[in-house]
Amino acid sequence: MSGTAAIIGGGVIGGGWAARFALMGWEVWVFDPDPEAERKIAAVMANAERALPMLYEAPMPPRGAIRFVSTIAEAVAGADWVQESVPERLDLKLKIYRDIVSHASSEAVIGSSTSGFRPSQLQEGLPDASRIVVAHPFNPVYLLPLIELVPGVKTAPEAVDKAKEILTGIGMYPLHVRAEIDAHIADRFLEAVWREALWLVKDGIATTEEIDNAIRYGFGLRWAQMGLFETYRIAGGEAGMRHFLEQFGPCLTWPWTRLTDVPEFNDDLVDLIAGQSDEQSGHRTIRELERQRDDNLVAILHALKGREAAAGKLVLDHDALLRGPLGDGVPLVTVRRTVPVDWTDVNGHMNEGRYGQVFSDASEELMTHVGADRAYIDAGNSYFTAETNIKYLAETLAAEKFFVETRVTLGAGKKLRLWHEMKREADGETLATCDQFLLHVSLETRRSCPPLAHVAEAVERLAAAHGAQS
Ligand SMILES: NC(=O)C1=CN([C@@H]2O[C@H](COP(=O)(O)OP(=O)(O)OC[C@H]3O[C@@H](n4cnc5c(N)ncnc54)[C@H](O)[C@@H]3O)[C@@H](O)[C@H]2O)C=CC1
Ligand SMILES: C[N+](C)(C)CC(=O)CC(=O)[O-]
Repeated sequence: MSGTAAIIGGGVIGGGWAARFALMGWEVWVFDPDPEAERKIAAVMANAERALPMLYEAPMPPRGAIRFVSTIAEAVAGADWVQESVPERLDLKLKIYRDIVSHASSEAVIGSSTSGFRPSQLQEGLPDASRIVVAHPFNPVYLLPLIELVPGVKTAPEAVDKAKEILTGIGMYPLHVRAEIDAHIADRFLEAVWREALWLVKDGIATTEEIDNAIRYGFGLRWAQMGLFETYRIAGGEAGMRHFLEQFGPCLTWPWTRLTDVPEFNDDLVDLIAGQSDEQSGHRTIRELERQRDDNLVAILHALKGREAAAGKLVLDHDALLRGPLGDGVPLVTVRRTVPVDWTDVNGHMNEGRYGQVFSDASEELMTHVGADRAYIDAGNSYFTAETNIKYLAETLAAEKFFVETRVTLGAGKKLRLWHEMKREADGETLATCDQFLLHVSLETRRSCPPLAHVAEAVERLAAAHGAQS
């Protein structure tokens, strides 16, 4: 499903929204009075265009255009989704909503990126507030799937349903926050951790870098895959959460944290934190840091995807949505994807081991196409690869788009031979070829045997069609 999105405020977050919508095939209209907005969004888009397609094995939809207009009325006209991401000031947001509501379609979902305001605060005094929800994203919006979806008292239930459908359609995970509170759910945590970190720096206990290390070498890794409660359940040993609570519950009354205490926010604190942060990371531009962050997030999400865990499962499901059935062309296009960053090696190009994976993915697609699909395998039949001969013809780099054309060069009885050509999307140059010989096997005896009739017929049909045209 695609449509038209209006982005009101195209800064860090609005830019991320614009990139996600456009890369998922939506037409995007942006309103931002900042004369630099177009340049800044182009920079965010360049990073997003590199990172997001690396998550998926299926091809992304054709990219939608991002256009800039000079009024809110022009931006929201005909939009299916309006996303407000202006600075976190209630007076400004309220003024913007009056303008949005009077020009947007009564069918459009109107989402706010606000980190802290409640949706009912944004709905104050509007003639029709029934389409307004908080849709609070996480930076970078084009990679992180979580959206805190918070309806206000005046939000129509249909608007929430439509919001969920659209957000899921662009690869996000809408977490329906059932009760509206300041700062929703996730920002409550972030504020608590942030406050504690500010104290630790202010009190001279730790530097900004030491605090970052305390997170990234330890509990930050745990949180990405199991969150808080499952992690602590395990920490209770075999007795689980009950023992964990009994052991650590008393600590809640000890003076371990200063969580509810707020450090005085003044120039000294800003100088201290910003100075240490400059020392830690000031030698790198924000765009460089963004690319490093994005590459790491892609690698983490890929690892979780391989394990069908946490946010990786979501990427896997979205992949299935993006992937359509194979056409009947000759040759068959069995793979169309982008080289993920974690596939490259010390030479800065795709590692030779990954070519094996590409051609294995191609043959799995072909197997599904001829009816040797998951159900066929679960019933005890499959193909095993007996031999491959891969030729590496040109370098393949991270973020490059490529596709694989597959021909059946032999399909007789238990023998199946495939010829794969991996080609660069940009110019059609052949990057690698693979001659692959497979044998049909019984998964019970682990020995070769003829395929079931429908698979044998499909393979023979393809062999005849491909042979006739090769
Ligand atoms: N930066 C972050 O980490 C996150 C921010 N948010 C929320 O997103 C919203 C935007 O924050 P950022 O993108 O960080 O701020 P930002 O300062 O990067 O961007 C705000 C943009 O709004 C534009 N703007 C100002 N007045 C405007 C108007 N009248 N009409 C249209 N555009 C206008 C500015 O020119 C600027 O480009 C806030 O509500 C914030 O709480 C949500 C999640 C994370
Ligand atoms: C600092 N912040 C409150 C603006 C953070 C967020 O809203 C979410 C995020 O991306 O961390």
